Amino acid sequence: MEKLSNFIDGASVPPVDGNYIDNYEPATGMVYSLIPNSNEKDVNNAVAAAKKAFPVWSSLSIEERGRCLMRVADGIRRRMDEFVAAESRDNGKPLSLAAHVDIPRAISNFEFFATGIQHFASESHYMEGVGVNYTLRKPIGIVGCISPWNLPLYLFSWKIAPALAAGNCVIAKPSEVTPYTAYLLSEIIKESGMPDGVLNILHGLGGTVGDAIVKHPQIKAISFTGGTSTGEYIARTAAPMFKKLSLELGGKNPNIIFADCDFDEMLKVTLRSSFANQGQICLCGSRIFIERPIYEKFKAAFVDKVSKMKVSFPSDPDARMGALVSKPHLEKVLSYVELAKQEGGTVLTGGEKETLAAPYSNGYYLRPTVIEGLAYDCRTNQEEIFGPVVTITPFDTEEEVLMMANSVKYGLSATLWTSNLQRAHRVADKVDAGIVWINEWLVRDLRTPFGGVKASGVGREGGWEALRFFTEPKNVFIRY
Ligand SMILES: NC(=O)C1=CN([C@@H]2O[C@H](COP(=O)(O)OP(=O)(O)OC[C@H]3O[C@@H](n4cnc5c(N)ncnc54)[C@H](O)[C@@H]3O)[C@@H](O)[C@H]2O)C=CC1
Ligand SMILES: O=C(O)/C=C/C=C(\O)C(=O)O
Repeated sequence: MEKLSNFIDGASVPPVDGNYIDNYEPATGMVYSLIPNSNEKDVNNAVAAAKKAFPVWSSLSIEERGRCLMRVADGIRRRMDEFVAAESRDNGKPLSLAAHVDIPRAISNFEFFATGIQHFASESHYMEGVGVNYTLRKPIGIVGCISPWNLPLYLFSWKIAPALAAGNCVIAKPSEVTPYTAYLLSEIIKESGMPDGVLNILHGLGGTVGDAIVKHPQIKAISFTGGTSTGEYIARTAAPMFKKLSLELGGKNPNIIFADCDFDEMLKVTLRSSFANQGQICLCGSRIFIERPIYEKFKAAFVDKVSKMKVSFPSDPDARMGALVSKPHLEKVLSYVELAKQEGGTVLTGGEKETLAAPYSNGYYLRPTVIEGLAYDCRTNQEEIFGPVVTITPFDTEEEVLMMANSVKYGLSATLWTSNLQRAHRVADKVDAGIVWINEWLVRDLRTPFGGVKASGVGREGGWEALRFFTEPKNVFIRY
């Protein structure tokens, strides 16, 4: 069986202690490769390599660093089909999604920050008759990037590209559930001519190698995307060490539909915002609130379309949904369907596993699920499920829907559907969210601040926000 390697100091290396863990293919439920079960010894080696590389990488010009990242983007593009197949196999997502979303976005992340760094300017503040302050923005040194399994290379590159562009050396850990495209990336990095030790990729469990990255005293900043409880743990561990932290955590996002919306467009996009990537995107709108005059119309049309969505193996070109990422995750999502029933909800469609023919009969497939009849404050409507499960709830007034939308501990994104411009602005202003889409969902502009409020995270990614996070400002004053 194939054994993946770590990538340290420009070389593919086995884990120091020689231990491996299984990597499952969600479409079949079979183990198909082994990944290093790395620990703090591997982290120490990676940090030593990064320390050696930092003076080299940070003293390159921004043009040279940018060219290197462009070569990484080109390298992924040249092996597009291989990356697409690997992402789909590792995660269970439809091949078409990996081909149209995940891998193109990973390429864009490298290209965006390769060029973005050339336009990144620092501030100066003039004091009339006194002098001037100017701010240097220096790379931090060695930083840690820890990413989740739902959008594997997309989110891995979303962190490492700005960290590298800003001149840092990186210790990066992809999710142990979806390690493969980060492993392929190490081959591209080698070919790109990036100096050895600048980017080090370690595989393994969050509680061991992830924890060792968070605790390592020479890793000065941590950029993390994943579950809120993991984020909480990382914050508790890293804060007393005065590390810079960027935490992009969970969501329980409201999708608020007013009666005056463009119904057909809303319905089409709501299918996507509910079930794209099997509902495993932190931005999915899992709580759908519908203004009462169109509640029954929406319910009939939505349930009809959802019940016809094809759940199939990832390489089926007609698959609208693939497999969930893992057996424990499938079980977690199913347990929420049971909870919803206990809480008085009615499953309108879905709620059960989809069993496919061999060789996919042990894959982790779940029918897209729509539930109604739940109180806005029950656990099903308050906790992140992170799967293809949405609830629908009617509302009568703007105040009522805002109260329900803002009742959760999360505040990542919100989607609003209305043709009333004033209302759109008013609700966007009042909803607890770091990102609001009006009459759309998941339109991404990589320059914009990305992140959430409340338990959805700390800090923002994207554009200048990411470059500010990955640099340390130093203000210098000169007297006239
Ligand atoms: N972007 C998001 O909003 C995501 C949310 N989730 C939520 O979190 C739940 C749990 O999913 P998991 O895969 O367990 O997410 P997780 O938060 O455990 O994993 C995310 C990353 O953090 C690492 N990690 C885990 N524990 C760590 C630790 N103590 N120190 C350092 N790194 C650590 C993991 O290895 C992985 O690379 C999901 O069911 C979902 O609700 C999961 C993934 C992404
Ligand atoms: O940057 C994006 O476009 C999407 C990010 C999504 C996540 O961070 C997530 O699902 O965890």
